[in-house]
Amino acid sequence: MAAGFFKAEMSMLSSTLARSYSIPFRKTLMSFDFQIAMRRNPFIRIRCSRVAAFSSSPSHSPNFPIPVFCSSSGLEDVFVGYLFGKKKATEVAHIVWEKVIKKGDMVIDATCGNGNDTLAMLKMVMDDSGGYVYAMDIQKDAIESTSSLLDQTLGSKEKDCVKLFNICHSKMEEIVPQNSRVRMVAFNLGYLPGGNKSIITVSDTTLLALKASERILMRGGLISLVVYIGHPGGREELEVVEAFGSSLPVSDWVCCKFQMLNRPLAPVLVFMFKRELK
Ligand SMILES: C[S@@+](CC[C@H](N)C(=O)[O-])C[C@H]1O[C@@H](n2cnc3c(N)ncnc32)[C@H](O)[C@@H]1O
Repeated sequence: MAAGFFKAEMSMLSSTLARSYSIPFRKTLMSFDFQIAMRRNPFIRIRCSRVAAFSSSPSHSPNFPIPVFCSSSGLEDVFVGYLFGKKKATEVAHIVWEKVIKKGDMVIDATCGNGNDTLAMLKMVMDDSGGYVYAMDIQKDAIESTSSLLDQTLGSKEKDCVKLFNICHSKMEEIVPQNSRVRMVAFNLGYLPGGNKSIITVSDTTLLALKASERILMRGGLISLVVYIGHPGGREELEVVEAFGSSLPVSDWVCCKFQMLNRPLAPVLVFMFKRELK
């Protein structure tokens, strides 16, 4: 099964996708690579490159390999939009977060930058009983930018639900209260858009931050990464992220990545989900 191409399943996927987007079955537009990292068994890989070439006959099966993507219209729309180049990696990340985060949760934005992700997370966690976002960035400018976005968008009570820290994400355990139940740690790696491009995330501290995330994440929680590979060091950072995800035991973690095949510099999405206890 490892590294096998699921041709039958992919033909179903292609026909489903093509119908949703009114694209002829034989003209699917994008190359796409979906991998689930397994500990011993290298990779189960579903590779979808001109998937419609496999088959043009629409069919459905109850054994469709990725049922979650077909069960909810929001997730399906964004995911399928991503496949056809209409949605960004960050939009996919946000909709996946929505599936994991519950009201009242505590989550961590490990790279708050201009605050867009922080704000998205806050909307997902906040209700009358609380909900907190611990957001951090190594740049003071980024903390100020996030703070200013929150000021423009939120009331003071809502803003109290965001804790901002000007620290390196490798030190996240120093700021999150002990025994917190952290539902998600999200990374949007690289440099601050519109800011100093020489201040970027680097492999060493990203790895330390991933290890810290692994320690503090609750079961049923998610480590989410958007990894940019177009700048120097970006590809090496992706390799570190992939090696970390591949090393997590399959009994406790589900780790996967989404990567465009024919856009080699497009951001790569990585999700590491910590399984609930059975
Ligand atoms: C792509 S931006 C984040 C974008 C942000 N999430 C948003 O919604 O606007 C990456 C951010 O990571 C920050 N960063 C770089 N190294 C870091 C580190 N070691 N710890 C925390 N943040 C870091 C950069 O300063 C930059 O603001």
